[in-house]
Amino acid sequence: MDNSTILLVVAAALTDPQGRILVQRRPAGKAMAGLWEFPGGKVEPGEAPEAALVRELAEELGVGVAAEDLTPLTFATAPVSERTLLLLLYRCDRWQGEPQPIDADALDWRRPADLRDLAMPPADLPFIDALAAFESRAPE
Ligand SMILES: Nc1nc2c([nH]c(=O)n2[C@@H]2O[C@H](COP(=O)(O)OP(=O)(O)OP(=O)(O)O)[C@@H](O)[C@H]2O)c(=O)[nH]1
Repeated sequence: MDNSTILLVVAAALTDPQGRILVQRRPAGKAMAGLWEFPGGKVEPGEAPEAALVRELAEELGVGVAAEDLTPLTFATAPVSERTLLLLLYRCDRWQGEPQPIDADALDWRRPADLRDLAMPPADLPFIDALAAFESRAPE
């Protein structure tokens, strides 16, 4: 299969014991600066998606995550220039270390419903509903 038209990006919904999810704000100088997103990034050639996300979470937040603690949650697609962005969202509720805004200019922890108040990339909007649905399924 020719995957050259697909830009594969992985992202994580780090979820704390209160059910709040970590989002980060893209800094000035990056595409979509000022928008809030889930930490993550592009999968490099030859890299498994979960390995890419483990790498990105270490680079962007300074946290250690085990690939087996990444649970696939949902995905989204969006057009980007001539290509299609394929964004895979994983849930993660176990990590080592305190997340730091290494790559972002701010971090915030929000309940899924409160993510609706943030400016996020258009591809992320369906993720808010998926996270809210997941939360309502979860036991208290
Ligand atoms: N990490 C992340 N990227 C997202 C999200 N939503 C979304 O549309 N994207 C897009 O997916 C792409 C990911 O690129 P990135 O710039 O974060 O990836 P990276 O860390 O590998 O980038 P770089 O090394 O080129 O700076 C960007 O076009 C970004 O706008 C999201 O929630 N999280």
